[in-house]
Amino acid sequence: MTVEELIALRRQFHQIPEIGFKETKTQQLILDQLEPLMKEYWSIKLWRTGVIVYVAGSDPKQTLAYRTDIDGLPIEENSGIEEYASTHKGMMHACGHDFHMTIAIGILSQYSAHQPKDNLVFIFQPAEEGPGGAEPMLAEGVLKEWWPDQIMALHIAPELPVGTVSTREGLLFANTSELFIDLKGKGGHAAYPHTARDMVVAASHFVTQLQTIVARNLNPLDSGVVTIGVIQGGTKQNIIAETARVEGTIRSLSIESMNEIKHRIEAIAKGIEASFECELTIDYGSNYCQVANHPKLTQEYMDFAEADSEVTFIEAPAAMTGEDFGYFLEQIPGFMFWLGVDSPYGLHDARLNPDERALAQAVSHVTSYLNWKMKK
Ligand SMILES: CC(=O)N[C@@H](CCC[C@H](N)C(=O)O)C(=O)O
Repeated sequence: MTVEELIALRRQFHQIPEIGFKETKTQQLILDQLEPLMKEYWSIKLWRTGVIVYVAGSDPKQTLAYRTDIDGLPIEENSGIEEYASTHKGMMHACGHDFHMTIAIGILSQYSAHQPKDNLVFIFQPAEEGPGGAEPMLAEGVLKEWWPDQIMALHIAPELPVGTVSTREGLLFANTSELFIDLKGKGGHAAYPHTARDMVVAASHFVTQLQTIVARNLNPLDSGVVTIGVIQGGTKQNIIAETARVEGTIRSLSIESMNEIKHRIEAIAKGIEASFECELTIDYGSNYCQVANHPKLTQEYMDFAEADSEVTFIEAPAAMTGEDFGYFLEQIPGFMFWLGVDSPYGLHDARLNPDERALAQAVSHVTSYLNWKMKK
């Protein structure tokens, strides 16, 4: 595919963001793109809203996989780009999955023109932002007949310049858990607080107390995050709220600290129940295991990237982002790397505007890596 075709395709994906397991138009667009590339050595399988492409090698000794996520986020786009902004109100590709998919199709187009020596598997995975597609996909045995020996994935990095790739051995992304808490008290007239149990006040104390967990309970040499992204409660300014809801996410560098954070959240919730005479119900939603890069394969990739004159390699620090690609890495050796896309606005920001020059650069870099792996 030419640079112009890659950019046009990314813009098409960008216009139709869909949230987890609702990616029906996205799935159709992927299939429409694959159709003219199809060869007799290709097979395609659907799984829910995902797509898996198997490219049989001419003289296979191994099976190499590349995974891309396909879902968007519930964010109202504010990028200021009129030409190809999201046409789905309240939804946006604000985490680069439009880039990830386009790059996957760009790489596949290379193996439509030439049959690879080894087998390749391309996984277009739904619901990365939640509730998680990787874990059920693996549990349902979707990859069983095409089981890879190695897997890779990339993620756009707005803070890195185009032409930069970055990763590290071992832990790249954190363990994550969603957090949903419902508070139930007693509503009433604003003028009679003594007759009610105010859940706006209870939720405010709860959110404030959560801030002590990382500061006071985790070992300072360890690290964690408790972020509350949503707080809702009440119906009118002069009515005491009977219920409230708090939504957030927890991040940790180990399972032990994840358990410790959850234990502290539960203890604080009990304290709020006692002090505000209310009920708190905790739901941890979906949990993702850490993204742990395979030491030997990552080192091999980093050596390759350092020698590739088309990119600049930078060693990455571990990040508190989460990714259900970690579930693939639990079962298949491999790695994830960051791809520089140079945007002043970060991931999950309504103004995210990645530099499209990164598309062709990534297609070329990953294809060179796969070809190099197949020659070894
Ligand atoms: C790369 C990235 O931004 N990933 C998301 C993953 C979401 C995990 C889960 N739904 C949660 O909110 O805990 C991230 O927020 O890091």
